[in-house]
Amino acid sequence: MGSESNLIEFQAMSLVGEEISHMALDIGGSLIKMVCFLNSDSAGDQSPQSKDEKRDIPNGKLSGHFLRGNLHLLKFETSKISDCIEFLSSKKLQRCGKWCPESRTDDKITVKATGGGAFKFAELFKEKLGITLDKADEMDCLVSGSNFLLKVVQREAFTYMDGKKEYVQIDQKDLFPYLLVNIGSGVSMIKVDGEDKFQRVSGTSVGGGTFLGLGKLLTNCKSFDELLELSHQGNNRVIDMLVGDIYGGLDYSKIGLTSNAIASSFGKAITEHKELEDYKAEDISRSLLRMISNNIGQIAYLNALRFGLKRIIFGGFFIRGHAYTMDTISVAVNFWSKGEAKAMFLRHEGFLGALGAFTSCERDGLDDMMAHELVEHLPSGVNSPKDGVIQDSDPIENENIKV
Ligand SMILES: Nc1ncnc2c1ncn2[C@@H]1O[C@H](COP(=O)(O)OP(=O)(O)O)[C@@H](O)[C@H]1O
Ligand SMILES: CC(C)(COP(=O)(O)O)[C@@H](O)C(=O)NCCC(=O)O
Repeated sequence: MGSESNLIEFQAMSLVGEEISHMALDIGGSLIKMVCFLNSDSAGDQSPQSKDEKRDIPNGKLSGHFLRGNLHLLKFETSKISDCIEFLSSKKLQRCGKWCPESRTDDKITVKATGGGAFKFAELFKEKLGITLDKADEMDCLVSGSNFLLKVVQREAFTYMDGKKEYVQIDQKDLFPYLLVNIGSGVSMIKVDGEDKFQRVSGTSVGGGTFLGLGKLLTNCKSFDELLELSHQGNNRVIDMLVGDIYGGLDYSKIGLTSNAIASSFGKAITEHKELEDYKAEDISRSLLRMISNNIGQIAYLNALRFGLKRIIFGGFFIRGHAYTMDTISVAVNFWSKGEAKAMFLRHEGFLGALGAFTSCERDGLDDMMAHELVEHLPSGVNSPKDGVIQDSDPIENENIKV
């Protein structure tokens, strides 16, 4: 099964010069995600194994070409697609985006790509790099990427609540059905019933792009990371109207709302005594993050209820392993489902589509590179506590979140 390893989101340029032997792209509304296999032979690896070396793999099936190297997960901002083009032009991409010992530089290069950008930027990749984007459906790739990770990476899915992160070992026989909620620029909610059996059952346009877009408009933030960092120090009670603000400090216990539950997100800003500049950016960012996370958690729960699903798995780069975001979503799901449904998160949250596209390249012999062989090269998530979950200093536990 999959080994534990470390996701290191590489600074793309640090890989300049090495040879990409295989890659796939997910070009979304906000971010370009790239999964690329760098053939270590090109990095001067003198080990005796020949490139053609075949390698027995446990099920006795011979793999195609044995790829020796590292699997890299990279991301670029879609608005800065030139960085991605520049990175690729600095690489020697083998024919068909795959490792071909006999390929020549003028060979036609085809790269599997998913996401809306595979359509929008097809001409640009052709013109600038001579690369033909072989389009793969976005939902297909999200689901196959999620199933791939849940199947082969031992510590992929985890729960996160009240500051506690717990990995979940999912029995393969018990994996389906689940609700996959991908929080990207927008949000897709997909009922997954099997390897190739799924239905997009809902979505919402109030997603990661909403947080970033409104956040930029309402604060001076220039980036997602800045906005997220700010939310850390913020206090949403300055802006959110709590039940107690309406009920004179009392609970509304008849309907199960305590006085510090949120009654109305941004409700305090209705006062005419204050302007935007009278509010701190960190408080705005925190209220925004909570409002959007709550909202998504609640819609996800309602769709899980609709189909009797107990497992809700959240992906997409909006989450970024951020404690406050995950806790808010988990509390929302837990509260509305009365503990029946469980929110789970993924370490490789933002790369579902790109990994789905990468592993779909049958023509590159990848179907011979069985999942567990591929996963030996797969870095693990940045979201393990030591690596990158932003520990939330906010006293979440002493504030009931209205969900
Ligand atoms: N470095 C970043 N730059 C921009 N947005 C980011 C970044 N990191 C996380 N995000 C958040 O993730 C969202 C994009 O998530 P992603 O899963 O890549 O969706 P998409 O496929 O629409 O790009 C953004 O809208 C934003 O909320
Ligand atoms: C259109 C999209 C699938 C594109 O995916 P993304 O680039 O946002 O990851 C997604 O933005 C979405 O599902 N938006 C919500 C549309 C709706 O209201 O269902």
